[in-house]
Amino acid sequence: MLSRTAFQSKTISTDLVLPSETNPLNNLFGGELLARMDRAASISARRHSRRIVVTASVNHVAFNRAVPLGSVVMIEAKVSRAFSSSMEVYMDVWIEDRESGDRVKANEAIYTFVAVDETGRPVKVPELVPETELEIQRFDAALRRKQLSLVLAGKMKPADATELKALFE
Ligand SMILES: CC(=O)SCCNC(=O)CCNC(=O)[C@H](O)C(C)(C)COP(=O)(O)OP(=O)(O)OC[C@H]1O[C@@H](n2cnc3c(N)ncnc32)[C@H](O)[C@@H]1OP(=O)(O)O
Repeated sequence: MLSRTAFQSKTISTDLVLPSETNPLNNLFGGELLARMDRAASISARRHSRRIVVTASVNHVAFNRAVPLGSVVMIEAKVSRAFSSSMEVYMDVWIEDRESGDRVKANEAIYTFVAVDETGRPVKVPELVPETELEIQRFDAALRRKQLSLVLAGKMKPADATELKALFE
């Protein structure tokens, strides 16, 4: 089956933080960022698979830095690994300084999407070929994260999570 690089799925969403999207501290509301990341990541998964995609899991989100009102927020999403029908999408979130134009890393997130047909049944996706050192690191760790996500969702027995067990051996 066809393969695609991570770069081919690269999706950058750039948007402002408006007053209606903030919490009482005038920082971006967490749920708003989750929704923006879901949109960027779903486009990335769609670019990789060229299929309908659905969010299967939000695997990890780290709200390391508050995003103030008026900020320009950039979300960079790329597929980090493709399995049979599922794709892990890794996102880096940056805030852009108005005066200097410098970017500061605010958050990271990892979502899983599944490619489906018109009836919602999972379908196969192309392989993902990582190219850069960071893409290779993320690719290598993705199977471990998939197993952890499946164990937490009650879809895999801990005893079958070979990659997780290997961490402790
Ligand atoms: C863009 C949007 O926001 S869409 C709206 C939100 N999302 C939805 O409505 C999705 C609702 N859920 C579903 O439709 C189904 O549960 C699906 C399509 C995600 C999975 O369907 P299932 O019947 O469980 O299929 P199945 O067990 O074959 O799993 C399909 C793939 O999903 C993976 N998967 C399922 N659940 C998870 C999970 N919690 N974490 C990671 N991977 C998962 C499986 O490992 C499998 O991957 P693989 O084919 O690459 O090995």
